[in-house]
Amino acid sequence: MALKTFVKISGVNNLSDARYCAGMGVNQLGFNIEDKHPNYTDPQSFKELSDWVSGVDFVGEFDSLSAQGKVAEVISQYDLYAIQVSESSMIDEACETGKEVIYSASSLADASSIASQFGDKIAYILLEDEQAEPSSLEALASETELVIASGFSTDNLEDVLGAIQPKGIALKGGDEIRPGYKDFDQMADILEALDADEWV
Ligand SMILES: O=C(O)c1ccccc1NCC(=O)[C@H](O)[C@H](O)COP(=O)(O)O
Repeated sequence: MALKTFVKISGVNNLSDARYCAGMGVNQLGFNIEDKHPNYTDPQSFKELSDWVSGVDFVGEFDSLSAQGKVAEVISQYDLYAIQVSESSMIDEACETGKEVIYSASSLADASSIASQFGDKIAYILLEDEQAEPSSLEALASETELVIASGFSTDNLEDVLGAIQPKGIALKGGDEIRPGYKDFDQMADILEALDADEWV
């Protein structure tokens, strides 16, 4: 199945959801790899899950500074395609691993600042900012690789993608369903709405 845009999903913590997402044509699956995080995926669980899923790239996620100074050591236990950080002070360390680096921003201001400082080093900026105006997102997307994690639903997805022209969208899965997405079915509804065969 082909999706109409690039899709990254975080927090998938069981095999059936991971296989469903891969089968739907999701591009990247993210796992939190900070050992104190409530949604932590340990190396053994990651291996068991990733061995059974194909056609998707795996992202190791750091939501805090807890792994600063030991990013290379932590990721050596995982077979990852990319690393996601949400602290600007970890970008250089993450880039030194040679993996693709994603920056997760929680405000438009932060995303714009990272785009101007690190735009050429990172694969994309993932932005979750419910307050951001579509025109501002469109401007940012025109100058950097932007993946939006808010501001869309099954009802407006096609219009939002057309107006902002982002690289793609990000969704939360598993136990981490984001506000407004109460269960897995709602994430699945977005994926089904992105089925390229259904778009005219
Ligand atoms: O990481 C993702 O793939 C993702 C998917 C969908 C929505 C948000 C996503 N990441 C960003 C976040 O999880 C939060 O913005 C981040 O943890 C910061 O949260 P807070 O400190 O509460 O602002």
